[in-house]
Amino acid sequence: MAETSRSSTFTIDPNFVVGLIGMGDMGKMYARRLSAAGWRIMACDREEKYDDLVKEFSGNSKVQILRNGHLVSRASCYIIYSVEAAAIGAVVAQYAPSTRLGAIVGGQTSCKDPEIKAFEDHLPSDVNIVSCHSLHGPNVDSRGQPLVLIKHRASDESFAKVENVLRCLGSKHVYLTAKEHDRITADTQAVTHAAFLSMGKAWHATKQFPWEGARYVGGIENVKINLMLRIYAQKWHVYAGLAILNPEAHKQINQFAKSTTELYYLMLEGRRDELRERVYAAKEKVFGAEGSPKWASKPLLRDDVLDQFSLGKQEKGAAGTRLPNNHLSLLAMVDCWSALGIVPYDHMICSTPLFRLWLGVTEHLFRTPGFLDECLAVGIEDNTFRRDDLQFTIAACGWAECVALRQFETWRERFAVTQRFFEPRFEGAVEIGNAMIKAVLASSKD
Ligand SMILES: NC(=O)C1=CN([C@@H]2O[C@H](COP(=O)(O)OP(=O)(O)OC[C@H]3O[C@@H](n4cnc5c(N)ncnc54)[C@H](OP(=O)(O)O)[C@@H]3O)[C@@H](O)[C@H]2O)C=CC1
Ligand SMILES: O=C(O)C(=O)Cc1ccc(O)cc1
Repeated sequence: MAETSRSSTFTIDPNFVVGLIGMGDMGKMYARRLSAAGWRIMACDREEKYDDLVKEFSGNSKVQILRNGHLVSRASCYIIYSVEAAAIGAVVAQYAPSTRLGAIVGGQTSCKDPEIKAFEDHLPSDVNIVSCHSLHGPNVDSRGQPLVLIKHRASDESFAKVENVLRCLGSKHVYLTAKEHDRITADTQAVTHAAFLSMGKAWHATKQFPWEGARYVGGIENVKINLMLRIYAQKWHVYAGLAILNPEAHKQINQFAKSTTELYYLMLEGRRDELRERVYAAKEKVFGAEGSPKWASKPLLRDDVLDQFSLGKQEKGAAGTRLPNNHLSLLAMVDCWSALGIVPYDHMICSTPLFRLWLGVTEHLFRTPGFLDECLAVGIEDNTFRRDDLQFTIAACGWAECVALRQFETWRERFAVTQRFFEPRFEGAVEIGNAMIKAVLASSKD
């Protein structure tokens, strides 16, 4: 099990300059938070963004914008690359020779395999390598969230300097190797995103805004809808990068598609007993046997908290309650974890808010008395969700194939076309999604 630390004390060294290469969402977030704590920052993005960035940070005396990564690398004691994962090789190759003698270099990309390879290939041997990964988006409060630290090639002194700089984020430090990081985030991030990306595709294919009808009502549906919109409102490269470039993620995403397809066949063909046997076996493997569960005594999520975050007008189903759903996506997730021997609770140490919500709703389905049986019955007897489930299955297989073939361009197109479909609804939806995450994080601290 990885070690963690939550110390929040740090000392500002006025001569220690932190460099940021890539001033997109995450780079800016780091620039703001680190400079607010008192660190001197030198930062750049592509040269054409220089004037805009200078304007944007003109009121912040701690942040100096430079024209390119050579200038940042020459002047900084600790340089963080915060660029697209697919670009890390080329960007590091470009600026690495300008790295200050004895400096520390790290990256913020979501997948460490290509990042570490780029550092090893291009950085001078006197340079220390300490990478990091904030396991949350740029608009989430960093306090209490996991921050992975990877001491890849560094003295204890250099590693301590990095910890001292990043402590101002107030995150929980998690110490991993690059390989451990990629394995865990393949489970917590890549496959979780595959599920939400597939939901979006299915709703797009069936031309529905799910919050407008009476079919997707209630806490679990709110999580599906809000998180799906949250993902499609982001930049495509973040999700493509962590799925395609993470060598550990391909197996998981492929298994998720396989689990979805096989469960869908069982439902379609009315094979009630096989479906029940398979899902209950997966339940036991993932959540433990009756009487010795792996979940905590207190559920991860409270359904009533989630009920408040509906994008629609909370129309009820015909019976005045939520419409029973077979929740194929959640059953497939547990089947996938089971097939791969994954116990999701083991990964909480490296979890994003999105993963905790996803695991929370999954746990809710499997631990609420009668709920799982209701899903299985709906899966066999009820055609209401058949079309949506067909499209969900097709989508899950489509994403898996795209990832397996490392098709960045196809991935981008698949994402962009569905992003355009939902775009008119992003305004407002993202705020509701943020509020939901905040409320859930707050309620889980109680
Ligand atoms: N967004 C998120 O929730 C999280 C993202 N991450 C990771 O952090 C990294 C950055 O993500 P994010 O900030 O969201 O992405 P952004 O696209 O917002 O930022 C990346 C920035 O790097 C710039 N860039 C590309 N090449 C260069 C270069 N040669 N010199 C200087 N700047 C360059 C990009 O410019 P251009 O757009 O013109 O290419 C862009 O402005 C990614 O690897 C991502 O996986 C990690 C945690 C969370
Ligand atoms: O919570 C999630 O999974 C997100 O979607 C935000 C995110 C995206 C990329 C990362 O590397 C870390 C966090």
